[in-house]
Formats: sequence, structure tokens, C-alpha cells
Amino acid sequence: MSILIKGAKILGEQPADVLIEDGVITSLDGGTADRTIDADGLVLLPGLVDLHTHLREPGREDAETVETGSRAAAAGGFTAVLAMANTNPVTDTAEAAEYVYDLGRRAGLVDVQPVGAVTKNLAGEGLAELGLMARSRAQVRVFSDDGRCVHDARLMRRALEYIRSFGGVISQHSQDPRLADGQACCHEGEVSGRLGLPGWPVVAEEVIVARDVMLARHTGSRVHVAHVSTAGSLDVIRWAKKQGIEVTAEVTPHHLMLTTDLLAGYDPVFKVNPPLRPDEHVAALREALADGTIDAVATDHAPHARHDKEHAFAEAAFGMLGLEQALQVVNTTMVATGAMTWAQVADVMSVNPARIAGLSDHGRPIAVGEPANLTLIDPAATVTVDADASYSLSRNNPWGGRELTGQVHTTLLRGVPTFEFENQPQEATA
Ligand SMILES: NC(=O)N[C@@H](CC(=O)O)C(=O)O
Ligand SMILES: [Zn+2]
Ligand SMILES: [Zn+2]
Repeated sequence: MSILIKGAKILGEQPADVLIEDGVITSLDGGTADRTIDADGLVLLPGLVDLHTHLREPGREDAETVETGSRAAAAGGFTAVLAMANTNPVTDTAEAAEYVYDLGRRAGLVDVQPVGAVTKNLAGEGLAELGLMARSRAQVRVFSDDGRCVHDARLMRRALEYIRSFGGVISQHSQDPRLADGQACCHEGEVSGRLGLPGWPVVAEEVIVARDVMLARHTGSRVHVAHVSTAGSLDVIRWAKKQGIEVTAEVTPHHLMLTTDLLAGYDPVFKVNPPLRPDEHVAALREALADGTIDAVATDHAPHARHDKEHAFAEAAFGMLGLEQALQVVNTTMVATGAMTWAQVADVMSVNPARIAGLSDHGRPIAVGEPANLTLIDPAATVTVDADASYSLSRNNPWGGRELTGQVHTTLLRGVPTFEFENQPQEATA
């Protein structure tokens, strides 16, 4: 099959006629194809890569499956996602990693790359089969106990030493469990005081970020800060990068746009870990994304069934959807405001995440001979998000009712359309 994408602006810059044959880009200068997509006014990016997705299979197929999450990812412009290990059973063995990998290939909508747990059953006590997962068919390179922090410094050190031999990275959910106790459910500050909700302090994140960059320096190994959310963490990461320490960081779409004030209605859709922060942190995160202190945007797509989410705020599960709106939120907060170019968006949503995760077929230049993993975007479309129109099995969408700018037009995985906007008229209202 061949497709011609006619007149798309590559990385928002020069228009070109991109020819794709048998899954590979074969020309930037037109040619004959079975099918032509009129892409006048559209922007072409390398397919997006999400470093942080919760797919819930195995174990919680009522909240999401590999297939439904993959469909949501393709609709959001993604061609690869890293599937977090906090499933049931946990992805802590080579077999478990291969199982998730195979489910992803069978769904065939995005490349699903399993994340391996750092510790057995995420219990924080003994290391999981890191080497066997790395050598498995799934070739795991990213390890994380996400949902929990690897809080034992000795275990973190050993894990970092171990994964260095095969170029692995630990994605840390940075949260000191003693500073963030079991009752806490939001950011500790003026709003939590006013609403009478127990919060936890920003320093619970920052002390772990600081400790981990020192462990990265000590071991010469790579640490990745998952869902960074505080200005103080950014100070530490800036300092560490200046020292040449191997640290990278991701920010979520929700931490780029949503603030603590939203908790005033006690709506659990806004309950997430790390919690929504006040304006000054949001501003610091945007600045750090634009200046390269933060390497990537990652969704932390965290689907939850209604019976886990629809409770009083204090009891509801932490987490919100992200895959389908991520690009729109980045466009609205960063591109439409002039803070970033599309070329920078390609870096933070494709090139850098692919590099961090070691995915060699993704985050590639849009050039002849490269695999056609591509995302075509209408940057000017305005969309009112309909929380009920989602490919996810869950409905904990914090963007419902909001007007966002931009719409994914087509997603291609190795030259095959995995999402096409024209075929999904119920998805959005222009
Ligand atoms: N982000 C969340 O609030 N929840 C995540 C876990 C996590 O990312 O820590 C989940 O698995 O539901
Ligand atoms: Zn987390
Ligand atoms: Zn997560």
C-alpha cells in the first residue's frame, strides 16, 4: 500500500509531499500513490511516544485493556507507548513482559513496550528479574515501580548499578513515603487548608529527586524523573544536568494546565498523584519544558473504573486519562502561546522519549528511508472535549467540557493508518 501526504508542513516548517510505500518514507517530493491525503495547512510530526501509560491489562480489564488503551493512544497521535508495570500480576518477570509485549503486537495499533518493575511485586524489598526482562523478547530497558517510589536508597543503588550494563534507565515515582502519609490526597498548601483535605508537601518529591541524582552520579547510571511536578525538583534537575549527571525528566499534560483550585468542587476526577499544583509550579514546569530542563511530555494515562473513582475525594483512586488530549494540551499551553515550536514538540513528544526508552524505530527524522511512524495534525482546529466520546474504557477525563486547540488528523504506524479523524465524526465538535 502507498499513501501520499500532500502539502503537510514537516515539523511545522516547509510543506512537502511525503510518499510512503510499504511502511517506509520513499520521497519528500511527491509521486504516485494508491491514496492521497490532502494535508494543506496540516503539520506532520514523527509519531508520538508516551513514556508513561497505564494499560491495566492483565488484571483490571474493566478499566482498560491493551487494545482499548492502544486505540486511545493512536487517536492521540501516538505510535508507541511504554506500559507501566503496576498491573496484576505485576510486570516483574521476562514472561510477564513478553505477555504484555505480545498483547500489544496483536492489537497492532501502537508499539506497546513493557516497563519492568524495579522490585518484585512492587514491594520495595528485593530486585525483580531486571536482567532476564532486558534479555527477553520484549527487550525491556525502562524499569519503574510507578505508583510507588523505590524509597530504599540501597536497593535503588543496586538497581542502578545492575541496569547500567545494558543501558537501562529507572523511571522513578519520586515521593518519600514518610513525608506523604496514607491519608494525604492533594497538594499541601493554602487550598488544602481551606478545603479541609489532608495534603502532602512538595518536599516529599524534591528529596527523592535530589537523592536520585546523587545516586545517578555515584553509579554513572541513568535516572528518569517520572511526572515531575514542583519548581524545587526543577532546580535540582537543572543543577544535575549542569554537572553532566545522567538525569532526564517528564511532565504530564495535566501538570502543564490544571491547578489546585480545581479541587474546590471536590470532584475526584482531579485527584491525581503527584497532585495538581498552584500556578507558580505550573509556570515553572512550562518554562522548564521550553528550555529543555524537562526532556519529555508523558501522559501518565491512568484509567480507573467508575467504582474506584466515584467516591468522596479522600477515598477515590488517584489518576486521570491523558492519551487522547495530550497533544491538544501541549498545543494549547505551549505552541499556541508561542512558548514552543512544532520542532520542539517533536523533540519532547517523540524524539527524546524514544531515545530515553531506547526505541530505535520511533522518534526518527522525517526523511527518505525512515519508517513511516507519523502523526498528522490540524493545528488550528478548536475542539470541545466530550468526556463520553473516548476510546478508553474509563471516563475519568479531566478535560471534559474544555476547549482545546488542535486535532490529530491521521496517525500512521509503519505506513498503516491507525487513526483517521474523518472516520470519527463523533469524536469532537469543531
Ligand atoms: N498517577 C496516578 O495518580 N495514578 C497512577 C499511578 C502513578 O502514576 O503513580 C495509577 O496507576 O493509577
Ligand atoms: Zn507515579
Ligand atoms: Zn503513572
